[in-house]
Amino acid sequence: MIEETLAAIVPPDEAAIRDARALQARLTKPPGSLGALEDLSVRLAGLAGTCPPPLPAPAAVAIFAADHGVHARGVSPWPQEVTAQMVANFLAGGAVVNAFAAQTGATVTVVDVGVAADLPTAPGLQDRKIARGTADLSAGPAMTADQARAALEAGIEVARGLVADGARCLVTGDMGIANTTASAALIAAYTGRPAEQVTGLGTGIDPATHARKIEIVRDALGRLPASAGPLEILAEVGGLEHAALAGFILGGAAQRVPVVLDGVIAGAAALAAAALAPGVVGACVAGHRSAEPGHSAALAHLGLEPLVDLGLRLGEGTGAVLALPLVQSAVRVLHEVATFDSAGVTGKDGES
Ligand SMILES: O=C(O)c1ccc[n+]([C@@H]2O[C@H](COP(=O)([O-])O)[C@@H](O)[C@H]2O)c1
Ligand SMILES: Cc1cc2nc[nH]c2cc1C
Repeated sequence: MIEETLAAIVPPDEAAIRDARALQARLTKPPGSLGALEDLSVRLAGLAGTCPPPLPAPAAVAIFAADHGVHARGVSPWPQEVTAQMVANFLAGGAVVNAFAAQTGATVTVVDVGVAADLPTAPGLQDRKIARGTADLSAGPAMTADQARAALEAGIEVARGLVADGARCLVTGDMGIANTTASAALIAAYTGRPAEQVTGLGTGIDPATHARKIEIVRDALGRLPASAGPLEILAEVGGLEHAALAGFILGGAAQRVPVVLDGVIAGAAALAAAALAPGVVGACVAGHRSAEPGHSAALAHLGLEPLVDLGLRLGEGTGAVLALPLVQSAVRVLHEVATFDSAGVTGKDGES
């Protein structure tokens, strides 16, 4: 399933890109006046292979939840059980992501790929548990290669299922206490940046804990052979939700459906996805820039400019959901705005 998905990721359609650029130039606004939204509309036409591209609605948020063995090293101030407790909160509709999703009309699905605790079955929860959390990445491989592959496949299946159910835009979400440590390690490994540049404060840690977190990330990177391939990196220092998110992003791209990325966890997962299939970036929209330093490093490596920059560092998909109306508006322009010709508006050079 992974190979088939990677093979289905095609380069952007040049004819659709040309058509979208030409259409943007004929719409009743000064050319270029919609800034980054114009570029986004053109990119999404290239992804879909048609101009205008389909409206990216309805949108579906998938929150991949998992726990982390490295939590035992004291890298997060929060107890591990908060992962499972927040899953219950998402399912009850009480988290920030639920409020933001309600504002934009997006659905929320929670996927357990590696929560340590047993979770009761509930509507809106997909049980795809691969392990009860990862092993401690500071002591050895976080996952086996089989676990990483299984998580990738779970993410691909979630993307396929949501699109089969009608979603025309996928939105990444994550929940996993301690997952900013694994994110930092992945970002350092895929971008080549040093641990101290990409390791941040996560949910909020003191300077001594931050120093220890950097050391943990540095040591984990030191364990990685220079020859490590994309999947090996993911298994060694990643989380089950990172692997599933990478599959989810690849699954969206393979179906030519845009994937709006949230913060540092999604950024790390997108690096893994891009290492497996560079063309995946064509389907990725950076929803926002997280306050985590590693996120900016990931976005720079991917060549993506975030739509929203509000200093958020929550996760759950919140920053991506906030950006959703911008993505939808960018495409709606191509569907609904009149041309100078059709509206009888005089163009810049005096022609209508
Ligand atoms: O999305 C982000 O950029 C982001 C930045 C900091 C923290 N988080 C969230 O906080 C949790 C991980 O933080 P930590 O400090 O436990 O590693 C996890 O549930 C993430 O969703 C998310
Ligand atoms: C309360 C809480 C909510 C979260 N949502 C995403 N990560 C989180 C981490 C904590 C601690």
